[in-house]
Amino acid sequence: MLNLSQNGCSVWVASATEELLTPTAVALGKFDGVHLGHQRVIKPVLQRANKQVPPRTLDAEESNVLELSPTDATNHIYSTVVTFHPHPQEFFSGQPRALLTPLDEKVAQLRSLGIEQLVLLPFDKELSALSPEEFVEKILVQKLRCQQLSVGQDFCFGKQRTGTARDLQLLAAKYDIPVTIVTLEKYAGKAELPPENHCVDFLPTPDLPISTSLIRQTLENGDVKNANLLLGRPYTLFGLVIQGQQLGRTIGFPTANLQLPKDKFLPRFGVYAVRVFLTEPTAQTSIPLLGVMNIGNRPTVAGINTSVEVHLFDWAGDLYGKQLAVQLVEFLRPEQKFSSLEALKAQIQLDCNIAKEVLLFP
Ligand SMILES: Cc1cc2nc3c(=O)[nH]c(=O)nc-3n(C[C@H](O)[C@H](O)[C@H](O)COP(=O)(O)O)c2cc1C
Ligand SMILES: Nc1ncnc2c1ncn2[C@@H]1O[C@H](COP(=O)(O)OP(=O)(O)O)[C@@H](O)[C@H]1O
Repeated sequence: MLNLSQNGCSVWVASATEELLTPTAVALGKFDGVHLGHQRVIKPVLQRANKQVPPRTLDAEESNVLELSPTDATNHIYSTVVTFHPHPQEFFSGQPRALLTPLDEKVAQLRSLGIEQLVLLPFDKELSALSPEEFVEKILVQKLRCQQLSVGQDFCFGKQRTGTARDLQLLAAKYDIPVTIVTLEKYAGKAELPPENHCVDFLPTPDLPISTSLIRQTLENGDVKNANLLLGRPYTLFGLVIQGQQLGRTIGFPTANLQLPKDKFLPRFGVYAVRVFLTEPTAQTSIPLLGVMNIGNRPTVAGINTSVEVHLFDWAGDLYGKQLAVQLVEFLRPEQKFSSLEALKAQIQLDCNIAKEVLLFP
C-alpha cells in the first residue's frame, strides 16, 4: 500500500496545511511550466471549488459528537493539483531533469491561480505499477476523495501509460466522478519574429499545441518572445544573490550573481535584456528595475562554472543575500570570448545601450 501521509514523506502537500484536504476537485498532470495549456486544465477545478461554501472548522466537541474530521463538516471541495514527483521522465531515465518551474515556483504559480492544494505523488516503482483501475480506486477515490477531475486530451496514466483520458472518464464514472477532458490549446498564431541578428531553428506555428517541450525548444533557441507568449507570462529566473569573482566592479559593471534552484531549466547561453524585481519580503519592488543578464561560462575570464549574472542600470547598493526575480525580455547575443577585459567592457556597454532601447521602447 502506498504511504500517502505527509510524515512518511511519500506525499507532500505543498500548502499551509499538514494533511491532505479532502474532498477534492483534481487537475491531474505534470504541469511543468504551468503554461497557458495547463491553465485551461486547471480552470474547471477552480470553478467547481469556487461554487462550494468556504470551509468551517468544527470545535472539539462537535468533532467528537459527529465523529467527523474537520473537513467533513463542510461541503467545501478543495481545488487540488495532483502531480508526480520526481518527474516520471527522471524516474525512468535515472537522469535529473531540468524544469521550467522547479517545485517552489510551481507552488507559487498554482497559488496565484487560486489552487488550494498541490499533492505530489511519489513516482516510484509502486506507483508506476498501478493499473489504471487501481490508480483511480486507490489514489483518486480512497485517498483524495475526488469529486471532479480535469485532464488534458493527451493525458496517459497507469502502468506503462496504458490509460487514456477517455479510460479515466469511463473508470471515474463508476464512482460518479465527472471528468473534463480539455482539448489542447493551440499556439494563438501571434508568432513574434526574432531580431534580425539571431536565427532560430524554427518558429512555433498556429497548428502546434502549446506544450512544455515546445517552450523548452523556444528557450533553447533564445526565442524568448515566443516562449513568453506560450507561457502566458515572462520566463523568470528566481535566485539568491551570491558572491562572484568581484571583477565586475573593476570594469564598471557590477553584476549580481544568482544561485538558482539546481533543477531550473536554463535558456540559451548569452546576453538578455531583463526586468528585475527584488523579492525580499521587506523590500519587494513593484516597479521593475531594468538591466542586462549574461548566462554562460565567461570564457574571457576563464570562468569554470556556468554563471547567471545581472547588471542593473542606474542602480547602486548591496544585493548580496537578496532574492531576485529576473524576467527575460529579449535575447541580445551569444556569449563570446574577448581578447581583453577592455574589449569585454566595450561590448557590455553596447549591450546596455541595446537593452535599454528594447526595454524602454518595445
Ligand atoms: C551584459 C553582460 C555581457 C557579458 N558578456 C560576456 C561575454 O560575452 N563573454 C564573457 O566571457 N563574459 C561575459 N560577461 C561576464 C563577465 O565576464 C563578468 O560579468 C565579469 O567577469 C564579472 O564577473 P563577477 O561578477 O564574477 O565579478 C558578461 C556580463 C554581462 C553583465
Ligand atoms: N548596478 C548593479 N547591478 C548589480 N549589482 C550591483 C549593482 N551595484 C552594486 N551591486 C552590488 O555589487 C555586487 C556585484 O559586484 P561584482 O564586483 O560583480 O561582485 P561579484 O563578483 O561578487 O558579483 C552585487 O552582488 C551587488 O551587491
